[in-house]
Amino acid sequence: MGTRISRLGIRKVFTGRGDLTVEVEVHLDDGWGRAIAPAGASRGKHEVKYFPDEGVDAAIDVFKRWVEPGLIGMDAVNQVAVDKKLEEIDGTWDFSKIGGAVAVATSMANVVAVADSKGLWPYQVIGGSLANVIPYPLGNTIGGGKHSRGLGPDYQEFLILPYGAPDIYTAVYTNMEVHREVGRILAKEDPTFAGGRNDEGAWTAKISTDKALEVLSSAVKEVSRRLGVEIGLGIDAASSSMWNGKAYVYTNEGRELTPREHFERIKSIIEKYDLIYIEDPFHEEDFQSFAELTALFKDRLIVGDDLFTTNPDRLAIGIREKATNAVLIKVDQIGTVTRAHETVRLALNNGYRIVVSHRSGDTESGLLAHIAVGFKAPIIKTGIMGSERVAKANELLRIWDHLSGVARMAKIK
Ligand SMILES: O=C(O)[C@@H](CO)OP(=O)(O)O
Ligand SMILES: [Mg+2]
Repeated sequence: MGTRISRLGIRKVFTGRGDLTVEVEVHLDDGWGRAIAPAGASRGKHEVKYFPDEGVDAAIDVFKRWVEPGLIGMDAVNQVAVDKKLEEIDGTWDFSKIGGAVAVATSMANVVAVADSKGLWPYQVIGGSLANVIPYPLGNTIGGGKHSRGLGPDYQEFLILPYGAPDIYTAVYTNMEVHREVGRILAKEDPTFAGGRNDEGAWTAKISTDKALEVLSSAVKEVSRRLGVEIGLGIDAASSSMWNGKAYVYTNEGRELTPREHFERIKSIIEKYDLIYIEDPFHEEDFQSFAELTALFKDRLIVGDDLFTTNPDRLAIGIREKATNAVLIKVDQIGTVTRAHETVRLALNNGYRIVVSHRSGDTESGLLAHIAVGFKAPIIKTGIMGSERVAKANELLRIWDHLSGVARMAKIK
């Protein structure tokens, strides 16, 4: 059988931020694949555990002792069976024995191996032979919060979505032009700006949230006029990182806001800057405030990241409480492609949009583009500049070409 798992391999490698992570190889009788686990900085409380308590060496040890012998002989084509086997070998819900990094790298490498063996591309293995919708890239232009080590604005990401671009090349190019324009404006307006970029390649500057949004709005206006592409604005507030248990700490502004004041602040920013994308506006246990905001802004994307951590049980609560209308999908948050797919299915069955996302500590891999196309996500969150980010954008361009004339852009509005 060509797709029988014959051998596995694992090694320590690094993310673009220098975090230690693992790369797994899955070898079949006639093909192979490899994948690297990315690493987050603003990690949600409900994510699976990245490494076992004893660290990366313990993860490698457990892999050799249990995962490798457990998977050898299985048919890689049955992704669900492979992923269930990983759960069974681990025996805990959060992969605390083998580590989420080992689980996700193995699960994704299995997809790549099957693609290799069958002469397909990974997006076809995940999404089937009818997958032809290309997601819009959601790009990070200015960074703050944890990603800028507390030195930038208080919200973590100031984002753009070129939803009017007719094709993926124009969409990616538009994001790059806005990023460049933001850099030009910052250099002109802020004497302390030295061209610094953060973990995700977004500009870092000692500016307030409002200033960041003003700069971004002017850059978007200019590029939109020049290229004739409609571009939406967004934020990832990553509010759990600001929450101290009682109040939201705005370090840059040197003050704390009560939950009500923070709510009003988010609301006024959405209105003032006409944001179409709002991720994690509240901390990860506050389903109530999410629901209140979603009811107010039905036509915007209100997105749960730390709130759901790609976990179908958390998403089920969100659906019951009408907490958001979209969910961020990070396969590494939940550990396997199968589990992430369960969350995707639940979301789509309940009219939620999905956004497939990278991590702040990401790698040279373009696999995320395949996952986004395979899951039929209308949006992929990948950053804009820096080779870890461009790797995903370039892979989207390749997939567009691979679909030779039948690719189409997702529908956003
Ligand atoms: O909060 C986020 O959405 C992500 C990616 O942008 O950040 P991190 O990987 O640090 O959790
Ligand atoms: Mg987030």
